[in-house]
Amino acid sequence: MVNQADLVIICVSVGVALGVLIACLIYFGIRWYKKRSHLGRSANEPSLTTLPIRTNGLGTSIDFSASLTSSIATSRSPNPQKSLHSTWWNHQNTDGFASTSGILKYSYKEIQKATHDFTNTLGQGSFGTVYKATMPTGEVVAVKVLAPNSKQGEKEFQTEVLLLGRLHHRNLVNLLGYCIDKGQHMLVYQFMSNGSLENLLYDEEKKLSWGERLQIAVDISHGIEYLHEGAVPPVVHRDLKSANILLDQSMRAKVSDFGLSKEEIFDGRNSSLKGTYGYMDPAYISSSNFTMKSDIYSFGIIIFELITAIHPHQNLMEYINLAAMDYDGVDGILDKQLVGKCDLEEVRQLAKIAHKCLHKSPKKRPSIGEVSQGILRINQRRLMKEDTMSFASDNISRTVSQIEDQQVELSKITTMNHGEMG
Ligand SMILES: Nc1ncnc2c1ncn2[C@@H]1O[C@H](COP(=O)(O)OP(=O)(O)OP(=O)(O)O)[C@@H](O)[C@H]1O
Repeated sequence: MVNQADLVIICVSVGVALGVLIACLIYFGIRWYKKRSHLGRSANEPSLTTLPIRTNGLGTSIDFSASLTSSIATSRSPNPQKSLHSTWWNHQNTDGFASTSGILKYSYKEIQKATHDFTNTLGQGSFGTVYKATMPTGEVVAVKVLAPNSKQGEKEFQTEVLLLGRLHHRNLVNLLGYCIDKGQHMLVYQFMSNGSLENLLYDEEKKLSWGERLQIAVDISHGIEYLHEGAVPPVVHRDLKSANILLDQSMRAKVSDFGLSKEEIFDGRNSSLKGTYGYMDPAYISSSNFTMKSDIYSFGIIIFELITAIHPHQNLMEYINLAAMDYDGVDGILDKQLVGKCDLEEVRQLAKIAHKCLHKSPKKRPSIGEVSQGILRINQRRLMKEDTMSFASDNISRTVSQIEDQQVELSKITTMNHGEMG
């Protein structure tokens, strides 16, 4: 016979055993769930082929495995309506990875219509002709059509689409879309209504103020900084020049033409040089080794173009060397348009930074981060000075108008007194 005490013990033991069993089940259940969800997450986490890109400080990761061909394949929808504006962003490829470049794919017909049958030409580059286009949404864009006879066209096109798809910054001319149709390859970019820095600097009718030039230098430095220090892996431009700096409607500068593999230049000694004479790093010419510091050299030349408005093809380097002899040597080569309209101390400080960029030894040139900090400081001091001056002039004009008001009041009183007395 089981007595009551034993029954209690048995019940308690069974209860404890059940409790332990349930606890174990819950514990292993949670572990199993966590493991499963971790595995699921790992499958969606960036793989080795995924390149994380830092965009304006916001971390985002881009699936580099979405190659040009696979992306095009995934953007082909069975629904023709959909495929007209299929984006890499919205589509999932067969492996279940969402591509994040957000570039639109256009048909030949769409581009043909938007460019009014390729009639509105903006210019001609080594890559092909650039047309102005208006999209059905009303957005104005620039369409670069790959020249069919270009030797490196296909390669440049593929390089640029792949590269630009993952590079976005407010100081880069962003790629909005592309077209591979009817044997044509085209790139659709943001439209830059104020054209190139080269045109602005060397067109007699256009005038760039010192403030605008400083801001342009800041903008360019930020664009390069993103390429060199923000993009992963880093991007070396290889052809920085004033023709590749474009300006939007608010005169903000953006770097263009990065990622293009240019035609090689033959200079009699070296048959594998890429870039543009006048901007090309001499260390690169002698070693064929192009580094980020070669971009810094080209940027140094662009800064001197901003200061002097002398084109590198017009012996700019000789003027720079002459100016380097004295601290205030740059005063003598300052653009005529700026004489008396800018603070010479700011010009000298900017020239000092540019001189460092042109150092013979690439290693001794500053990094783009250092350059951009330096230019930013000059610009900030200028803006602060401008603010103080406009505050002071506001105060002066307020005081003057107060005095004027008081004079009017006084004269009224005087007239009234005269009237009363008369
Ligand atoms: N996004 C754009 N918005 C407005 N105009 C543009 C745009 N892109 C290019 N252009 C204009 O089209 C012309 C050709 O540009 P492109 O970039 O093809 O060649 P480039 O930079 O002048 O020369 P190269 O290709 O030899 O470096 C330039 O005059 C430029 O001002």
